Amino acid sequence: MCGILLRFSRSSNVEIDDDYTFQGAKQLVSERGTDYQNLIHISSNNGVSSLYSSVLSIRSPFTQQPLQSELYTVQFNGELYNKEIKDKNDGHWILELLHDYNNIFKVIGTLEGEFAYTILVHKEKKIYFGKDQLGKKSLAYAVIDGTLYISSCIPDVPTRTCFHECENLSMYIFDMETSEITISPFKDNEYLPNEYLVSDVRDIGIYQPLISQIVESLTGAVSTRTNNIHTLNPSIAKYAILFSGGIDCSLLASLAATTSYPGATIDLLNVSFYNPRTKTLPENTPDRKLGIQNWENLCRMYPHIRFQFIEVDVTYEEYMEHKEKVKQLIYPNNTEMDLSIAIAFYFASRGKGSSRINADEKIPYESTCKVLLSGLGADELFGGYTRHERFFTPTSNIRKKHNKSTSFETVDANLYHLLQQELQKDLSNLWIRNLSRDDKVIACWSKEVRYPFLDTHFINDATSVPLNLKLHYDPQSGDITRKWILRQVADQLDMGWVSNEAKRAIQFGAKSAKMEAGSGKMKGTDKLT
Ligand SMILES: Nc1ncnc2c1ncn2[C@@H]1O[C@H](COP(=O)(O)OP(=O)(O)OP(=O)(O)O)[C@@H](O)[C@H]1O
Ligand SMILES: NC(=O)CC[C@H](N)C(=O)O
Repeated sequence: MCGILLRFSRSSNVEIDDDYTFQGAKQLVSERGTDYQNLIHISSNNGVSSLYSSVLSIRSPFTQQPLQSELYTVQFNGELYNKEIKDKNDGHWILELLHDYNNIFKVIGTLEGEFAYTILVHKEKKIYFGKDQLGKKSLAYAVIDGTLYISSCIPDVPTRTCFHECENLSMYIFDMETSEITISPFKDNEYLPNEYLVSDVRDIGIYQPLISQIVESLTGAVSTRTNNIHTLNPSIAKYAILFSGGIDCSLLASLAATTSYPGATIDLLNVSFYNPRTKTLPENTPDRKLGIQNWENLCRMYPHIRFQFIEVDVTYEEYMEHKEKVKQLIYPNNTEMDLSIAIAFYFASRGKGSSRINADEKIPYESTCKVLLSGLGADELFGGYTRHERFFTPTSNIRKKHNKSTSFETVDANLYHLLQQELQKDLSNLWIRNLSRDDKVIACWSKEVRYPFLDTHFINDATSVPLNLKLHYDPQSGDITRKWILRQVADQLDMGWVSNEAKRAIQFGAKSAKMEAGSGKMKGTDKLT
């Protein structure tokens, strides 16, 4: 993951040494890209822009940042999947597009992938910044006493309350002459993509072609995210999968295996906490047990792939030692639930633990993969949460309110409409609820998380899947199945071993929630102190 930090001050001197906001952010931003770091200053009549970039080089050729030409200076964090890029570096390709199109909106609208950026347009004296359509990366900004800061991380300093996380579907434009920021919504510009819309359709007679389409499109999303990673040592895994053993990440592991060359190594990172309150040992958490079980299934199914199951055990002492740092990183997210989820991703992505050899043996191991795949997004796209199911549960208040019938034979269209609205909200809120938070706790180890379920083409397919194939009910038995279509996908891929698995959310599966004595009654929504 690369890191972005930009400061624009109206003063003609470079005054960053005593600027604790800049220095605090610089420290955090440096951790995101340990391959290369660079600070440059660009003076104009209006003041000085100081741009600090840290690079985690994943794509060849290695490309230094900030990227500069006579007309533009660019900072880029992320990965682009546009086919036209071919063997070029994606950051460099942006610079080329800027020169070809001479239109920032058109350039940003062309980019496909997960990214955040700043673009300084020298002649215009403007700084454009923002994120991809879904907001997969973190990027925040603040104007403090007339000085602009744009940063991948919010520093833990008194001025942190001045920072705002950049929203997705918006481009931000800072005018150096007036110090004003204009927020330009994507919907107002012909070149920029619109919000993804969850279709309201239901019913489809024959769904087999749809399953094949989902397999094809998810396979494409996995392979584009794994095939351009350059590593110097081929015997080391190129990428790892954040692996709970649940259906979403097992599907990714399976598709990764089918698209890898024989002998390839793939690390599966499984995190588990020692929870002193419940006295659960890491080896006994639900995610550890499910993880081992389905690692064994994957090894059986793909003997030509070396799946390494990495057990990341977190002691209570380690949890306490790192907790404050995680709280600082995730700001402005500030609930107990944010912490319990983020700290699980934080340790999982560090990848330090032991590699299991067989049922009784393991050896110390630290995964050095720069790229991590996550199954996040499947629940939001296909209705995987209990609250989605609740619309349909006969005893639930929401169902009673909207549909007097308790029989599934007469399920009211209203309930599906409510589901559609909920899924739409889930997709729209991903950037602030999950993505920007998780990006910060994973990137701090100089690692990059990628989300195949959030691939542009895949989302387009997934949002048009009929609602009754996402959350499925059987009128005879009254059974409700969440992520139904994904379970059919698993069956089609001969993964019957995972298609009926009901997985807990990471904080409960890995036991990172309610770690401390007396926290038993705490709610996820409680604010962190
Ligand atoms: N214990 C864990 N260790 C490592 N990674 C995990 C763990 N739990 C979840 N993840 C990762 O985070 C993603 C989203 O987590 P979430 O809690 O939403 O799980 P999920 O939706 O049930 O997914 P899955 O079915 O893949 O477990 C997972 O797909 C997986 O990549
Ligand atoms: N990690 C990053 O954000 C790096 C940007 C670019 N994809 C590269 O590999 O050079």
